[in-house]
Parts: sequence; structure tokens; C-alpha cells
Amino acid sequence: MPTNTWNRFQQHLCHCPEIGLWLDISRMKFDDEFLSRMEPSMQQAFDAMLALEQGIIANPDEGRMVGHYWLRSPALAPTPEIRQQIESTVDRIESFTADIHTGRISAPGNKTFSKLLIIGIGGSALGPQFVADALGSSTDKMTPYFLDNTDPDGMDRVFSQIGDLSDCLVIVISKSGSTKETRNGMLEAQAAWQRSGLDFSKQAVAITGDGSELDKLALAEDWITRFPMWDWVGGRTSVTSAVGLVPAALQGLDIRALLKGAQVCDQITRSRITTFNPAALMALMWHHATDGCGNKDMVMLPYKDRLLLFSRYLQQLIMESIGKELDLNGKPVCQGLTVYGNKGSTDQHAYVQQLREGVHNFFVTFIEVLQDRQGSSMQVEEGVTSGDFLFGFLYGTRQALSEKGRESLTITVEQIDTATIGALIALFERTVGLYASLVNINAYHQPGVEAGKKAAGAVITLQKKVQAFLAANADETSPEKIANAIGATEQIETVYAILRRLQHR
Ligand SMILES: O=P(O)(O)OC[C@H]1O[C@](O)(CO)[C@@H](O)[C@@H]1O
Repeated sequence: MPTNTWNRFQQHLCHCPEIGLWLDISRMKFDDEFLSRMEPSMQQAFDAMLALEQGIIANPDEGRMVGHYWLRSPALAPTPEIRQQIESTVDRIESFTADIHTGRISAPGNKTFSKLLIIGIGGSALGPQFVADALGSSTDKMTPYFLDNTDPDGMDRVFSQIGDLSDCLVIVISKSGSTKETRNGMLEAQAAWQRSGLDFSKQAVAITGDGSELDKLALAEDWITRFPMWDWVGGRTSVTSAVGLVPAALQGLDIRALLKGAQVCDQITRSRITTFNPAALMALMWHHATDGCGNKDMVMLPYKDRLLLFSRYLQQLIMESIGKELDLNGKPVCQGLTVYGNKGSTDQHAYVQQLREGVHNFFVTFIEVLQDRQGSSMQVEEGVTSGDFLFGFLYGTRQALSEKGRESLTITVEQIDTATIGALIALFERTVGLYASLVNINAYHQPGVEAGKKAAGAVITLQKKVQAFLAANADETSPEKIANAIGATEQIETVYAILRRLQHR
């Protein structure tokens, strides 16, 4: 690292005034030849990205196009039909939202809907949750709640927080329309509505793939309306589709500003001049820090409470995209980039001790927000505010890590508003796509998740066999005897776990 970090900082600073964003890569310890050495691969990544945006089958394992960038630039879509679908869907989201907010579509008893229950998981929840938390305020038109797991107690907690269901609009989100956790959440919600003497279908909206199980159900039960999820939008890149736009619009957020922020960032990250392209620079820094094989983790440290859920959102966007066994040539690579972190300065009182002195298996991405709050701040010391301390802790921690040879990137944004959230989402979507090209993997499928879903199905099937056996042999308690009797000696441990659960029901 050159002795004068100020020169290095100035040399490599990437400032994007159009989105009020700076990217500082100077605390990453790449050598002076790194960028030029990587330039040919970066240009190939730009070629791949251009082809992707032009509509090639960029997800070869599923034979699909990859079109999340078209969601905020419909004119880029490869066919007029796709362009029209995107544009008409955003228009319909806005008119539906107006109908809900004005009461033209009202809740039972002619009430205006004031609460929003979003039922989904993975990309059908994490994006909406991040946006809702980052941009929520006391002036929201509707209060969002989420069922994002098949945990009965978790659902009970949400239902008790919602209270009166009669003015609550339900949005069930599932691209496949068959994800069990989401199906369970929907069934539990329907039961809760029934217990309240309410007609669920009169308060329900579906966002799902055309012709999915959920789509057919919503049609058959005459739900209020349905919005589409297209096969060329992946779950983890769906937040600028109806998945993120419907909840955001109903909450009262400016979805056109969200789309605009993402669109402007897309224009910037289409640049083929690597040093002007913050997504290209971040992808290269990920490659440098992890030797292009995930041998270091990325700690996400936004020094802003509103960005608390960003790392959870990025865990899916990055790890479900990059964490792959095979590369595009079918070669086993076991790729990945592990992401964790919550917020600063809070995390300094949790794990920064290890970051400073412990195992050196990470790099940090700091996020600095220049605007402290709406309005002015009191002084907590002579001439010093709380926000000054937040700033001081960020830069102090960055320096303390640098002194010990621990690397970091710093993203600085002017404020947290809808456009900036759109830009940050677009920045990381593009970085993931470019990085995937650098490491030659398909970022747009998720074969590993299917294995877990199948295994979960097998456990449920085994539980049904155990229950059927116990129905005829109520006194039997031996896991060995029960496993033998139902031909599951190989699953004896699971049989034991099933019996233990049944005893605690
Ligand atoms: O929207 P769906 O089809 O319910 O899927 C939910 C999530 O499950 C996955 O398919 C696997 O984790 C994600 O890619 C997706 O966001």
C-alpha cells in the first residue's frame, strides 16, 4: 500500500453525482497492476452483460432470459410485448394503489385498508422487507407486516401485532406459486380471517407466475386482483418488479423514484470504462479480496439504522447467486461470497473485536450516509452531534482495521431516500452479475435450494408414516422398533426427532 493513502484515495475514488454516490476502494490492497491485469476479463464481463440485457438466454441452466434491468428501462426489453407488460403493470400498480388509498376498493364495512400483510419468503419477502424498513415513516399510508417463515409462533406474533384484520390487505407473493412456507402462511392467514368472520378473498391479492397454483387459486376464489411475476425475473432480483413495487406503493412510497434511482444507476454501471463504473470496481474488489474463490467473507457495515436489513437482502442476492458448485463449463468450483453484518456503530460492540485482531478472513463494505436526519441535531458535546459520532466511529473503525492490514470498501451516499435505495439495489445487482462473469458461473439459478426442498418433503412423508404406525400402535415408544416397522431404519435419527416433536405438541 503506498505510504500516502490520500494519493491512493484520490486516484481510485469513483464519484457518481447523478446518484449522489461515491465508492472508495483505496483501502483494498490491490497492487498497481491489478486493474490493468483484470481489464480483459472485465471487458468480457461487459460483453456478457450487454448480451444479457439484449435478451440472450443468460440463465442457461433454466433456459431463461435475465431481465431485471428491463423493469426500470422497459425500452431495453427484447420484444414490444415484454416492454408493454412491464409498463402496463407499473401503471396498474399505481391505479390499484390509488383505489386502495382512496377507498374505491374498500375493506369490509366500507373501511379504508390501513394495514398490509405480505406473505412470502426469500426474494418474495427480503426485498419488500428491506425497502419497507429503509423508507418507512410515520406518514406511511399503510403499515406493512410480514409472514416470511413457516413458524407457527412467528405467525401468531404477527397476527397479534396486526390485531383487527378487517382493515388489513393481504399480498401473497410467490413466483413459483408453490413454495410450502408461503402456502402455509396463506392457509394460516385464511384460518385467521375465518376465525374473525371475514372473507379472505375480499382482502387478498396475489403476485405470482402466470398459471401457477397460487394464480389459479386467486382466480378461482375471486381475490381482489393478481399481479404477474415473469420467468425472466429471478426471485432475488425481483424487488423492482411487482414483488417490491406493490408493497412499496401501498405503503405510500414513490415507486417511480425507486425505479428512476435504479435506472440511473444502471446507466452508470453500463459504462465500459472500468474506473468510472462502481459495479465493475466492486466486482474487481470482490475478486481481489477473495482470490475469485470466496476465500474471504464480506462484512456489510452500513452506519445507518435504515440500512439494517440490507445485509439480509444481500445475503440472498449475493450468496444465492454466487454460491454455486459448478461453473458454466460444468467444472466443480464450489464458488461463493459469504455476507454478514448488521449496522454500525452497533456492531462495533459485537464482533469488530475479532475483525480488528482475530482471524483475518474478511473484508468490509462500509456504507456512509452524509445526511444525519431530517432537520437539525442537538449537541451531545460542545459543537458535536450524535451523527458526528456515527461518522467518527465509521472512519475510526476503518482506520483501525487498515492499521492491522484489514481491507475495506466505503460506499458513501448523500441520504437515504427512495431513489438512493433504488440505486443501491441496482448497484449490487450489477456487481453480482459482473462478478459472476469474472468467475464464470451462472448467477441466475439456484439448484442447491431444490435439494433442501426435496429433503424437507421426505421428512414430512416419514412423519406421516410414523403417525400412521402410532395410530395403530399407540403404546410403542421405541424409535428403533418404529423405524424398523415402517422400513425407515436408515432414518432412525429423524424418526427419533419426529417422536420427540410429537411428544411436545
Ligand atoms: O417466490 P417463490 O417461488 O415462492 O420462491 C421464494 C424463494 O425461493 C427460492 O426459489 C429459493 O430460495 C428463491 O430464489 C426465491 O426468492
